[in-house]
Amino acid sequence: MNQETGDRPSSSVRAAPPFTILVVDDNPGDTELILHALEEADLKAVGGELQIEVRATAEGALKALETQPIDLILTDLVLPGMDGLDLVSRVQEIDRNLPVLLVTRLNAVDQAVEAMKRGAYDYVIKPVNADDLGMRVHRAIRFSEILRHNSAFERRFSREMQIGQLVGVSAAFQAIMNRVKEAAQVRSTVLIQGETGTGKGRIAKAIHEAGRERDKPFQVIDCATFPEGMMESELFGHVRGAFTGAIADKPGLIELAHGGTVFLDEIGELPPALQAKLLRVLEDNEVRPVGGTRIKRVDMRVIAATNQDLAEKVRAGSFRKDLYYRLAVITIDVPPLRSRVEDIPVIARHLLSQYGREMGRGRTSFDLSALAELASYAWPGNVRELRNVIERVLMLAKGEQITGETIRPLLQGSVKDSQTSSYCDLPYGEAKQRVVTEFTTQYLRAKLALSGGVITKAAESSGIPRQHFALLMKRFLGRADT
Ligand SMILES: Nc1ncnc2c1ncn2[C@@H]1O[C@H](COP(=O)(O)OP(=O)(O)OP(=O)(O)O)[C@@H](O)[C@H]1O
Repeated sequence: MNQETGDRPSSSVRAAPPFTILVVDDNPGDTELILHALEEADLKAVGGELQIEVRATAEGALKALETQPIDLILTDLVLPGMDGLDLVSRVQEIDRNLPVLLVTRLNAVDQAVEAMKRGAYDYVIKPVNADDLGMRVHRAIRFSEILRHNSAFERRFSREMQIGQLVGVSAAFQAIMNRVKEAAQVRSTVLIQGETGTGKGRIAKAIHEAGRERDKPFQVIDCATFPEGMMESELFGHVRGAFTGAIADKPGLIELAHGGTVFLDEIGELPPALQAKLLRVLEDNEVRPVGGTRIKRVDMRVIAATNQDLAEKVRAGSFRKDLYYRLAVITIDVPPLRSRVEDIPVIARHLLSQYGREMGRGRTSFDLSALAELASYAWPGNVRELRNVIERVLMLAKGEQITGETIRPLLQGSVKDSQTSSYCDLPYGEAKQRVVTEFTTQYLRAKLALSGGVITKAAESSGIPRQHFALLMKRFLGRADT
């Protein structure tokens, strides 16, 4: 018996457990009766070996759920600490396909019915009868199989998509995924364009990982961070004595990527002299280390990314036209998060579960107000900013449910500053117009995001006709009805 919680160690009825029933009861006499009834009941049809875990408290049961697979819960209603009713509600939040059966006395059937309203599957009357228990357990298992099958089916047909570490649901994200798959099939150069924090680096990695050269190196070169003097030697390598401090031959990052991928981040920052040298490398597949005479052959795919308008830089004469065309064989444009709002809840949930697990808070979730708050914000820093907010929220939030109120102060800074300064100088009519525009923009964003981008659903939940919603979208979000 576990002294702290009163929990008992697991009692294995048969070995090799593909099917586990968790019994939650703090009364040793009642527990014995249930275990006996389970042994007596003919449960062979559950599909193999049966294991029974026993916990004396609801809290102990929830812990067990975190650490091992459980297929069915059989719980008493009255427990020390959290009771059986609350356990049902918690289990529903964690896995609504996990069947819970209440064990109750005849005079507490009302409560068992209340538990069924909360999602419990069935109840068993004490003293437990083996045949009755066996029949109800069978029925619950069958039902849970149907539910699981159904949700696997739903998942397959849901619009949510994932590639590598990237998730999304919008048509724009679908288009990006298609481009990633196309680019992964070939070794052509790829140019990824988008605002900072939209996921360009992750997209580059996803292309590499989906390609045949996934086991070869993926070298990242950030063109914005190397001092100009060092950039050439970092890219192409140097020979001993090429400059002060060059005490030995050193291969460049391009050479180190041999066979794999070179990811040139912030390519718009590459100085003109190096643009010419990079072009030569791309055309001849050769590098000449700084100070060297020997040429080395390289075989790599180049993916470049920029948050600048490279075509505009070409027009302005600060980026070489020939290099631009050499890089832009396949182009991927990543729209900012504010123009694909339906991705916000999907990415937010994904990051919350990822960071939550890392911080031992895997059960934390957003309520509807939190998702609406996230979706109505404009995210100037895109997914990177969203990631930072979620990390901070996890540190601040006390309970397991994150509400809009917890999130709002983390977003307010930029919104509030711009509002106060901009309204004061305006005449009443213009100020009102601005508020209406801001409100409508945020409202439409939230509604679209919460409906997964399905306009009919968003319009319905807003109480306006679909056509009207589409018109507002066009006017305030600049988005066409897709
Ligand atoms: N669709 C997505 N799903 C999940 N996470 C995402 C998604 N898009 C971006 N991220 C996350 O956002 C963060 C920023 O992404 P990344 O560094 O790739 O952006 P970037 O566009 O390359 O930024 P920069 O222009 O500043 O280099 C990363 O933590 C990344 O994992």
